[in-house]
Amino acid sequence: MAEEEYIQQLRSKATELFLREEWKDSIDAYSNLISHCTHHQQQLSLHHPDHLQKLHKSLCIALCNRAEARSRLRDFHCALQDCDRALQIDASHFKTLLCKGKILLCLNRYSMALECFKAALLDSQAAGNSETLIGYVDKCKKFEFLARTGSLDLSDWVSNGFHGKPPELAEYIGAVEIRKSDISGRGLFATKNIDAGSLILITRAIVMERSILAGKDLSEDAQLAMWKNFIQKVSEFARKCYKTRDLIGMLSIGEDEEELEIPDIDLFRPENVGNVDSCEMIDMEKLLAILDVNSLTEDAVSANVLRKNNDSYGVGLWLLPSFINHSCCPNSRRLHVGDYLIVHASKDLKAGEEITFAYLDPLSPLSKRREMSMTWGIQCKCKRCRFENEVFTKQEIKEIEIGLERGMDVGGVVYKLEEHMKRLKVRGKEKAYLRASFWSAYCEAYRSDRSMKRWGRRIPAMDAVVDSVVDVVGGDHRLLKIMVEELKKNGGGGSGLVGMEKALKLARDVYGKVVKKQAMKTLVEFCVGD
Ligand SMILES: C[S@@+](CC[C@H](N)C(=O)[O-])C[C@H]1O[C@@H](n2cnc3c(N)ncnc32)[C@H](O)[C@@H]1O
Repeated sequence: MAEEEYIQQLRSKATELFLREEWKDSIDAYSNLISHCTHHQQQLSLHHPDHLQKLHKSLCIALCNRAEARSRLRDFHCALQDCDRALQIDASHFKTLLCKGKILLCLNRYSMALECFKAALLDSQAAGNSETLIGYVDKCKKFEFLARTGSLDLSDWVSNGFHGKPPELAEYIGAVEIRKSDISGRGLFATKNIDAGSLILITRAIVMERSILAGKDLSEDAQLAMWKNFIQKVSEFARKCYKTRDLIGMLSIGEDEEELEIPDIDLFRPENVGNVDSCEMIDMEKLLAILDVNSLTEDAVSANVLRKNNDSYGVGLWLLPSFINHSCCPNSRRLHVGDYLIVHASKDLKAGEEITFAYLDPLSPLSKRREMSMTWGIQCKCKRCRFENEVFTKQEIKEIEIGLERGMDVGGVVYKLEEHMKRLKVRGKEKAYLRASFWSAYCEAYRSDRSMKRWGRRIPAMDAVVDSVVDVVGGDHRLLKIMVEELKKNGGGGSGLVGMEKALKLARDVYGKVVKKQAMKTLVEFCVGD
């Protein structure tokens, strides 16, 4: 009986810590209780069936509570093991089914989570919790559908002015695979034709860290603190979750990419449980290199952040998007919604085509792009960079760049560039490359009444330039912004309607087909006011 009293003491201590939400200490206390219960269970003979039953009940509750505490600390793997042990004792234990369902939901394993919630609904305790349980069942069904079909609709949230917390999303992997890339190492490729605006991926960050912006920029100290926390969180999560650790370990450190293994896309699906026997840790040096190469910040040029007050700034690690290479003629963009990253095609993609992002501003000249690519440790050799490399040695183009730097009249710069292109017989896509590179001059000229008065008749119309630049960089919010500003300047009217349709099509390339037409209009307003 002394043992039973001792077990009772352990139980009280563990419960107290659990109720105080001191997760780490409660895990230790429950571990102590569980090992005593297990040991005592072996000593109790069948002659004490009542005691044995009581002990089983205690063990089941202890395992369930330890699972809950572990899941609060994101140790999902061990938490699931606890749930399974508890369910072996009592297959219909209500609290354990609820806990397991919530963990599976966090791991985006929607169908398995649904099974748990459905089983919990059959228990007598469900009566007092039916609203919560039905909520979970509906959520699982909704997420399972989204993960299968990719039919994402953020219209309500957008139309309501992004009120409240961002909507929770499900993970989705579209028609893509990882293959050897001609750009560098591995890349993400379309396996089917994908229309501009269509969804490619929705992934939740492994870890995301945000910092509140005091002014427009983040101070160096705040940035440092944010990165420090971010690294610590990733390292902790990788230590706890073997699947995540294995997947992070497959990411590039930016060197010897040609030697890297090409992982199967299925490894990244939430249902994949990974290699349970994996015990290989990632050393800190490698982890830092991986984070350096693959972390993404919300303020990148090819990213849109959907939030009302942009008063914070975040950095995160998303696994599959880490296989997307850079191009100065990108064909995809990313949208940040909470901790989720939504990747969509910003141009029509053909089956077999590599999916690319712009790591750096594609609406900038070659010299700037080269400078920025140094920070990424890449040397871009895309068609556009190769062409511009040749043309920028030509004196006339050099003079334009210098003129622009020295504050020459922007309308004059555009006129000169267009004239040089005529003379040098630069046409089609190549003309569009240069227009994209000198976009800042075009944009400023179109916005300035003075410039347009002087040069308006001698430079190409804004519509034509925007069309050709879109052809190079895909949907870009700055192109959308100037297009809508022009529409507003000219008032509505007949051609205004055609213009608005065109702007909405471009908005789809910029934001993806994530909202209905009415909500897209809100997004367009949001872009113009930004
Ligand atoms: C986020 S990873 C992209 C996937 C990577 N290629 C892989 O095999 O895992 C970024 C790294 O890819 C390489 N990379 C991406 N875009 C590139 C480009 N346009 N030119 C050269 N290297 C590039 C660089 O090594 C960069 O550090």
